[in-house]
Amino acid sequence: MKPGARIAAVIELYDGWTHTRDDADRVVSGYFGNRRYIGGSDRRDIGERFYNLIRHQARLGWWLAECGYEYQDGRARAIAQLALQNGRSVDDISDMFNGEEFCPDVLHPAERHLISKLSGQTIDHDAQPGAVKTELPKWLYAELLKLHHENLQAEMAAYNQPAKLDLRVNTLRGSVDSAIRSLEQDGIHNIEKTPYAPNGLRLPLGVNMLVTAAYKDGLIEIQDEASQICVRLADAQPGMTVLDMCAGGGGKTLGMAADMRGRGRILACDTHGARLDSARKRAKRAGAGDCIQLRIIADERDSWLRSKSGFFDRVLLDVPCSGLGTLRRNPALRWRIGQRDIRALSLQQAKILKAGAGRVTKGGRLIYATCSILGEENERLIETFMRDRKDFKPVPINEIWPDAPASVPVPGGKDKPWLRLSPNVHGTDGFFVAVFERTAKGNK
Ligand SMILES: C[S@@+](CC[C@H](N)C(=O)[O-])C[C@H]1O[C@@H](n2cnc3c(N)ncnc32)[C@H](O)[C@@H]1O
Repeated sequence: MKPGARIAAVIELYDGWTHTRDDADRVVSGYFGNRRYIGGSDRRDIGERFYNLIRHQARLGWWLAECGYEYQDGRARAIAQLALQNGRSVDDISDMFNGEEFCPDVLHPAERHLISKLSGQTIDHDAQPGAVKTELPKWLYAELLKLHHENLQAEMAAYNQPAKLDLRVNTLRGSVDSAIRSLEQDGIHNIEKTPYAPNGLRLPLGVNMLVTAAYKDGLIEIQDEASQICVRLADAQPGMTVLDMCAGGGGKTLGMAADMRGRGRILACDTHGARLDSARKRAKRAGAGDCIQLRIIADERDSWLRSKSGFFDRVLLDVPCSGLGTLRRNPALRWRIGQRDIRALSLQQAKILKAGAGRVTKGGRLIYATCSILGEENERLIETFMRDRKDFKPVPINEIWPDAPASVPVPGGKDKPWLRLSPNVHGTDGFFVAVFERTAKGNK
């Protein structure tokens, strides 16, 4: 594709995304799905530019307003991005905006004027307000500022970088070294071991794992290191009876099955049947099918769940959440989620926490986890739980795993019995885990 045609595709994608409530990923896959003729390198470049428009949404908008430019559509933003980020001149940009077939229309005088105002500038500017600098909507900026204070900019800068690809080696199928050898045989190099998760590998961006022998043979699973750490903290052991109450596609179920060496029983539930179908296929590929039982539940008040009161050695609650910890992969999320959504989620999380707690046996453990970075979905819920449930005691993270990474420092988070991970401090997705042990039977 000509460079101009790629930019036209980026503009079309961006405008398509802003006019729907759809996920950015879905917009991209729909776009390329209808245009199979677009080749791999064109797709990569278009996708990268589109996601960068989203990653730089606030700062590009600020620059357009600053230049008194009234349009904030995909075309204006693509022009601003070319000038500010790629250092392109008016002549470079008019070579792409040439009105030829598949390319954007010729630049009009106001656009030429905009480019000349932007030339020599960078996307960052001291005068930008904090919410713009950190690429956050105002409400979210205010929430996160309360948590991170002067560290917020560094935290968000890390969230605004694309993530590398993390893999978990499935020890039911082989070792970390055998996985590395297999990936290398498939032409994948520059494989790093993850710093914290013992069976984790980290790969450069843009590798297609799905075609590798290691993936097809169930030797590796795609899983961010934060989720692998969560599984490590669940500390599921051979012979245990485990409830994975929000199992979804089974990412953590499979990790626990490997830790249990396939011995014992994991009941993996979810309200979403299609996700459990995918968990079933993954469990088969991973050789973990025998110890995993899948079950669709109506919700956390499901009668089958209720009948399992005080039954499990481990109850993992990887609850539905805002997902804001995954901003590196889903940069658009911050513009699509609002305070009302967070309130509804935290009510649901509290209900799931209560229901899950009732399923833990005396001496067993409850693991609460989210890939959210908000206090409302994490610390605030856990503090209420600790106040209300004297039949549970928090388990310090280092007691379970002496080599566990230190929590990202948040005010009041010091010496608290939970782990907060972040891309800035740990190089993982943003993640929260708290672990409790049941000390008394109770009847809740
Ligand atoms: C964060 S995702 C789980 C991801 C999964 N544990 C993994 O590692 O791949 C949360 C899951 O909770 C499920 N869910 C939503 N409401 C639920 C409820 N009331 N009880 C159980 N699961 C629920 C959602 O369908 C979703 O699959």
